Amino acid sequence: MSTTSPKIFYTFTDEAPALATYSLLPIVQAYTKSAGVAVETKDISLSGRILANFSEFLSDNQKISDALAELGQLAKKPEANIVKLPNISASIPQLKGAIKELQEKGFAIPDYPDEPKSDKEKSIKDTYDKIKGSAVNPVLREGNSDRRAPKAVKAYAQKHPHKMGAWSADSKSHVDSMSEGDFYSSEKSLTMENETTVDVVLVSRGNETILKSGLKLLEGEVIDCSKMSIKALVDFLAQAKADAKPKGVLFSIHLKATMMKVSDPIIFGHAVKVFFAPVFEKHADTFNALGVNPNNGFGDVLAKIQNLPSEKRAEIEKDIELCYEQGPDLAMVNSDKGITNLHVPSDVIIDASMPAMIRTSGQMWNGEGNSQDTKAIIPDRSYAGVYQATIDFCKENGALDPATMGSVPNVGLMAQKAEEYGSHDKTFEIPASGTVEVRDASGEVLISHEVEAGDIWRMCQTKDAPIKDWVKLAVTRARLSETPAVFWLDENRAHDAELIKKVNIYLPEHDTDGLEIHIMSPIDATRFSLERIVKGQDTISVTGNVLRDYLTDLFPILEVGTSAKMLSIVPLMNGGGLFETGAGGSAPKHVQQFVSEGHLRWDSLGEFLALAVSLEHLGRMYSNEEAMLLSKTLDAATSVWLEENRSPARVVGKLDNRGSHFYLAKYWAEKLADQNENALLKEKFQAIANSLSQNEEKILTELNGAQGSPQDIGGYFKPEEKLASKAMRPSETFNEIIASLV
Ligand SMILES: NC(=O)C1=CN([C@@H]2O[C@H](COP(=O)(O)OP(=O)(O)OC[C@H]3O[C@@H](n4cnc5c(N)ncnc54)[C@H](OP(=O)(O)O)[C@@H]3O)[C@@H](O)[C@H]2O)C=CC1
Ligand SMILES: O=C(O)CCC(=O)C(=O)O
Ligand SMILES: [Mg+2]
Repeated sequence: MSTTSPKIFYTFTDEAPALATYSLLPIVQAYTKSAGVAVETKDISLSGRILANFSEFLSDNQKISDALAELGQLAKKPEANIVKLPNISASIPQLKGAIKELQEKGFAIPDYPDEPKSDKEKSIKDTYDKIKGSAVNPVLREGNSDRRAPKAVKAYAQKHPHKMGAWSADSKSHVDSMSEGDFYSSEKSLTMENETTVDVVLVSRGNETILKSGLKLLEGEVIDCSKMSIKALVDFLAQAKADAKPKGVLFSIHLKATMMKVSDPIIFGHAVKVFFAPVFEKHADTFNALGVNPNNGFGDVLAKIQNLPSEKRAEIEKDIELCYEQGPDLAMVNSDKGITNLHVPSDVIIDASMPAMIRTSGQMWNGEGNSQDTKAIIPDRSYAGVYQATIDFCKENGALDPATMGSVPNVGLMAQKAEEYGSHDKTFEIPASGTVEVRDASGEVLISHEVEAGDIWRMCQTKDAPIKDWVKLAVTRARLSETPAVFWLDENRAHDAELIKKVNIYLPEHDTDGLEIHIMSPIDATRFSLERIVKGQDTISVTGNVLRDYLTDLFPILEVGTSAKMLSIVPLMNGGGLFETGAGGSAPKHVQQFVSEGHLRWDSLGEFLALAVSLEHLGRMYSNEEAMLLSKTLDAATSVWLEENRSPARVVGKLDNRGSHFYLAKYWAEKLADQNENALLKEKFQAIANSLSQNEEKILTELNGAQGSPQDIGGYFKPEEKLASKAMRPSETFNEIIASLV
């Protein structure tokens, strides 16, 4: 039993989950207080992280502490108990949007220097670059991941299946990937025999440039290095564009520019340049003078040409129009507003976008607002085959049926910045042709690649202890759920081949008697899992970090309609618990809807599930019976909530996020009133349950009555607490009942 006081840290993040927090957290805090459990917020929002990192630019009353760093430290301690909501992993346009809003609010933080000129600007850019992209998750994820649909969620989805677009064999939708020159074809990997320190050096025409120096590697650590040939990429993109037009399919690029924050924006930028090639060629000088950066999306071009004299602007706009006319149709993010797939690198993120496409018969939206077959461009082949295999399966067998299909839970390797999460500071856009060498302390070259100017070279690292822990977690999950487990590892990929060696060493350290455990390539594993899924059978996917990300959106979206309904546990390697809410992101579209019509369709089911496991973890750790009881009753309440279909509706005028929280509070109070383990809590919550029940109609009228008109929350990246709280807690009756608990 721990001696520290029981506390749950609840992260305050961004966009829809942050809005939902204004409504849900006061309820949660009031309920848990009864059990002596404090729930404290930690601001890890994009705006919070910016302010924490630029303290020296702020007045004393504007300064805030670095909550992410604090939580990162905590995650390494046994007492860690963190409920983590999705946060923005910011692309440059998102980062700049947040900076602008904060500046307008009177925070004198610096602009993002696109092309830093002085040392001071370089240091500002470095700090911002640490805030951008996946800057939160790798810090908190000091453990591997266990994501699955809880039984109640799966049962509900089978009883009330969501809509699934039909598939036919003549669908023209497909995945298009490079056939050479990608990361997949160039990967080299090694396991360190001893602890060592390496440098990454570019040797070019006799000159040496240190790209990274003094990188410490542990014994048993796996490194992998690969490059993307830009020449091959550009040829491929041009070919894909030429192929899409006669096939009549949408041109759509699917990347992870947020998580792969160095490599993927560059790849995205090439796609922008290839699609709008005539414009970039003809107006190269103007774009240079304007400082256009295609890596930030075509939106950057459109924004920057606004500053041109009207005649020049009109000429460029005409050339852009011509590109649209002559090129293939582009997949749209918002056809009403003319926002295309190429506008912003973070609008289409592969983990969410590919499953959404597969759920919709392989189609995406075109410029007319109609759905159309799509060429999904995923340049690198490392994982693209998983989507093609799924599409092939749907073409052969028709759409999957959520009413009968099985499940694919995931055990994912991600602890201690494993794999791609550790690549950010070791990914480079190569400035000159030559050789990139990884040299150990003795100067021996461990890995080398021939490169050309513009190529992307990257190195990932994976420590041994997380791999061991991952194998153990896979066996534990297979045993507990009596489900076959498949390691999705491709023996033909250098990195995976190293991992297979380790899996073969670590698996025998566990009791695997009677368990069905396989190692298969991602494509074979997809097929294997899908063949089982249609028979209603479950198969655990045991994967690396990227597939963890992809599969925990893919299967949940197909199985239960959204990854928001996933239980997402990270057993921290030092004994603590990180409980993530759902497996999706922060749903920017939901905020737009809330601000324009006062309806928030964010589903907080992920938060309910995470909170229940967090309370259970705390209860066990501190032998706190009340916390255990709160956990048990919250789970029971969540089941009723699902059964009674209290998820937020998608459309204005019907139950939204706030109303859905009312029902959770009601059912939770009823379950606490029903139990006989703790008389004090029983009595306390009997009164609450009665008040909530008697006032149900009044509260719902107050909550739903607040819908239908635009909402002012005083900001996007940093809403004003008072306004946001007022908007998210519009029922005085409900607020008073909750306040009576505190
Ligand atoms: N763990 C994390 O912190 C993660 C963060 N992100 C970040 O989130 C942002 C948005 O990413 P994006 O790729 O658009 O993915 P999102 O998961 O935010 O959104 C995709 C769609 O999924 C549905 N959805 C997701 N969560 C919920 C929920 N709780 N309730 C109801 N519907 C939900 C919504 O569909 P509909 O609109 O049809 O209702 C939404 O538009 C980015 O900044 C990204 O970096 C992304 C993934 C994970
Ligand atoms: O870390 C990120 O940026 C995204 C994480 C994500 O999408 C996930 O964990 O599913
Ligand atoms: Mg994801």
